[in-house]
Amino acid sequence: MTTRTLFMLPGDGIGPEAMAEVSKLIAYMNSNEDAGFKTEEGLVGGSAYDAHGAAISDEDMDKAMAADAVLFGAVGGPKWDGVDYDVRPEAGLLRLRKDMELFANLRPAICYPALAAASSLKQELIEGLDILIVRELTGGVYFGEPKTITDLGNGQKRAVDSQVYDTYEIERIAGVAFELARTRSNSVCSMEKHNVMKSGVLWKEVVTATHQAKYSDVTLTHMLADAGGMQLVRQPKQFDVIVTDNLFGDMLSDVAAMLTGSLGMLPSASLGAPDAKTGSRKALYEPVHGSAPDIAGQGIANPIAMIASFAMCLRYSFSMISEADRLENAISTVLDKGIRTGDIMAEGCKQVSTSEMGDAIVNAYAASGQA
Ligand SMILES: NC(=O)C1=CN([C@@H]2O[C@H](COP(=O)(O)OP(=O)(O)OC[C@H]3O[C@@H](n4cnc5c(N)ncnc54)[C@H](O)[C@@H]3O)[C@@H](O)[C@H]2O)C=CC1
Ligand SMILES: CC(C)CC(=O)C(=O)O
Ligand SMILES: [Mg+2]
Repeated sequence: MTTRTLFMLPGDGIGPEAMAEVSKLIAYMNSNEDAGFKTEEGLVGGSAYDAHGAAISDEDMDKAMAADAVLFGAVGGPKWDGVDYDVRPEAGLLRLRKDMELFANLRPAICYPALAAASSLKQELIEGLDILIVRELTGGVYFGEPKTITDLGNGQKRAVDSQVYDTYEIERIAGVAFELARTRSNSVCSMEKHNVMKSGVLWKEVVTATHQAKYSDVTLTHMLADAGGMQLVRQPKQFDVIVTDNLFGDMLSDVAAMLTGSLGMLPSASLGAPDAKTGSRKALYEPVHGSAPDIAGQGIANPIAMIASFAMCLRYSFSMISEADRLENAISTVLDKGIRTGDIMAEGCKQVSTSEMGDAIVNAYAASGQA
């Protein structure tokens, strides 16, 4: 039997609550489908800081590097607001992304038919929505140096964050976006701000050159990122694949999440480059949402973003395509039955807890295997 190693980092707030629902699926697949998942759990974020004063330990970092895939919940919360910047909970996630070289973050925003009325936009604008945001994840202003706060000595301080991109970083993320577009509707919109940022000038230049050199069969358009945000809520279905930098991708994907009804619906996959010999790639799967301190500990969080992230793991790390399809269909089936967590609740539906939503999805997944 194949052994598939999964390193699980539930993190803080609603992270562990959502991850518990993925554990149920893993247990089901191991017992009933010989999936062979071998799991190990580690600490990240505030929980790691509390245990050993760092947002992730070197030991857990090594385990993440060695695993076939990492499943990540969420980090952060007001409890750690006062800790040093370098060891704040979010630093654990940034270290994982950087050290594992997870440069490509895929954030699909799909409107499930049953949720068309849950969006803050008019139903006709989002019905059938299926867009993919490809966010550059290891460069840009989250990592660029210098990154400082300096005391100017006159009662003023100066904060500096640096947006830095090299040609190769833009080339490789553009390549990922064009390749994925070929498997979808064959269209890429690149977003930056070349009107005010040098990094935007280079971004546009390199994306255009990559397109001309290798992907001229794909339709390429460019949009300033602020206008892109406006177009995402004006007419989201105009987009197929959006490729953008780390900061704009972070913001635009939260916007896209609300198109689908809730931040609790949006999964993501963070991928490294395929190994030249084996073709395997480092990967981490995480929901787009954070630790949601406002609802943590109440058993009401929506686990779908985390479960759908696991579906992406089945697809991208283990080529378990039929299982991934079945899991995504199971989510759809449960929503069609009117089962809802509070964030996506609608009239005539049944409101359930995090755990009940997880159970319903496991049951729908199991039923699809017996059909
Ligand atoms: N990947 C990660 O670990 C991320 C961590 N964060 C951290 O999370 C903490 C909270 O940040 P916020 O800005 O409040 O963003 P957030 O994404 O945690 O929450 C924003 C809003 O969405 C709701 N929400 C999020 N996920 C939900 C779910 N699964 N089900 C139902 N409702 C959900 C929350 O209740 C809240 O009202 C901060 O410390 C932040 O740095 C933020 C984003 C990503
Ligand atoms: C480091 C993260 C907390 C930044 C973020 O919001 C995200 O990646 O979605
Ligand atoms: Mg974010």
